[in-house]
Amino acid sequence: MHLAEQTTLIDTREAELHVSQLLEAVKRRNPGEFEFHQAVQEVLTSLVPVVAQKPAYAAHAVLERLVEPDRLLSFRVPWQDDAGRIRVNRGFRVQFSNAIGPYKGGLRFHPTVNASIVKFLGFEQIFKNTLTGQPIGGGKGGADFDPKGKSDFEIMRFCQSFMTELSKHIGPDTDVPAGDIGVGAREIGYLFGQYKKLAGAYEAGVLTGKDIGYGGSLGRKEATGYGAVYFVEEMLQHAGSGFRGSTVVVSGSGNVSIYAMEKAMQLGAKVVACSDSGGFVYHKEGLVLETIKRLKEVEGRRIADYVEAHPEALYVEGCDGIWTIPCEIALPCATQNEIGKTAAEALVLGGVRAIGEGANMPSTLEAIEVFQRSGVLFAPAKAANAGGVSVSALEMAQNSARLSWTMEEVDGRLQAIMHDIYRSCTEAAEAYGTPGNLVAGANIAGFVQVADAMIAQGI
Ligand SMILES: NC(=O)c1ccc[n+]([C@@H]2O[C@H](COP(=O)([O-])OP(=O)(O)OC[C@H]3O[C@@H](n4cnc5c(N)ncnc54)[C@H](O)[C@@H]3O)[C@@H](O)[C@H]2O)c1
Repeated sequence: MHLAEQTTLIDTREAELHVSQLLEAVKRRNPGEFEFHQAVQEVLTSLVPVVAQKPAYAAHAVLERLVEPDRLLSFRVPWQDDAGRIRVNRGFRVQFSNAIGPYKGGLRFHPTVNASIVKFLGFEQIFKNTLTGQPIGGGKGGADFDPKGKSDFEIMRFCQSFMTELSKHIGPDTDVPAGDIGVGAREIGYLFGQYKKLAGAYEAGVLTGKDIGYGGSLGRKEATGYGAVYFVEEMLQHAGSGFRGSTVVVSGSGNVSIYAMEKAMQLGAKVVACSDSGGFVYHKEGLVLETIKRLKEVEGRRIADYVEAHPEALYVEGCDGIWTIPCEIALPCATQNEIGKTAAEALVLGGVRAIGEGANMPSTLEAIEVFQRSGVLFAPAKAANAGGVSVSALEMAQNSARLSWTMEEVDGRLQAIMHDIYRSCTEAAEAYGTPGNLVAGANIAGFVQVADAMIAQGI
């Protein structure tokens, strides 16, 4: 019998056992990589009904193959600071799965970057990218480099050294990196400049998140934040409400956060708080976005300085307190595991109705449980923040066709993609017996297409 045609149904208990044994093996084989374990646990747990109903996946060891990246690259990044001192950082690229297209995923420059962080991000990226309906596989990368306090020239020299090694492993049809925490249009520019020099060719599609003047897409900067709000709006509309008239709390004040705030405000919400790694600001009458954009996008200052322009607002040191502010919608847009059990309980106590994850894995497994138990609508990162990579794929399409779409065109496509992602998640959740559970829906919808492609392509 053809393996793909295997039809003997697996009992749910057998599927649970299969998944829990695999999870134990993942923990054993990747010791100390807690973020990676957490991401795998969330996905595998929700795939139990799929494994039970589609025995071919177990027969083809699809799960066992998916939790092992195609390759994990780790490399030395030496560079010289402005004082002439030689510094050394560690760079990473994980190429997780190219079952449905070239590896695709951002680069993160932050001192906490290690193998566990890039692997959790790369693993999640496989399913997120599939959900977008675009032909892109999953990857992620970065370095334990801290861009804070570095000069433009230091950033440039670091990016050049990083790309000198990375360039050997990427290409428009192989692996296409983009930005993430600490990597914006400036870094992408330096990375692209070095890649171009080494490749001896103008391959615009090798990186996304480029500036508009040399191959970037209109709407890419806004895409993750706008997309997250489009997704949450759709989720709320199905429950009979929306952003209009709601009080919203958003963490972070970086790329995702700023454009999530902008779209939420455009839809008629009042955003009362945002943060950075030092603390948060609370402005009861509603934050003034122009001030945040000026501080963060133009002057590179701390969010604490917001109160200089708006003395009626309050600045509080430390990030956790932001979740105690009463709100109807919370959009965590800063970093992983920023909402634990206590913060989730505080949000529920403060009357939260919906959570939209702009950041990757911002809620711990315990926090998600609190939200689900309390009937809070929950939009998981894989689905809610897929707008960024969707427009990255649109950037690749424009690059290969050598044309540029208007902002209206890109935004229209983004809205349609987020709508389709919402539909696939709800349909998958329903089909596998967990109606309304978008965590399960996103994992299942993302998984099935990749799994089928893997089976079709052989081992
Ligand atoms: N940029 C994208 O297109 C994109 C796409 C999908 C997901 N994401 C995810 O969104 C999140 C934010 O990415 P970004 O691109 O906006 O990065 P960014 O560097 O532009 O902004 C990150 C923000 O978070 C703040 N921050 C960091 N640690 C914090 C903490 N512990 N508490 C509060 N604030 C903290 C920083 O000060 C900064 O304001 C990350 O999880 C990233 O993986 C980004």
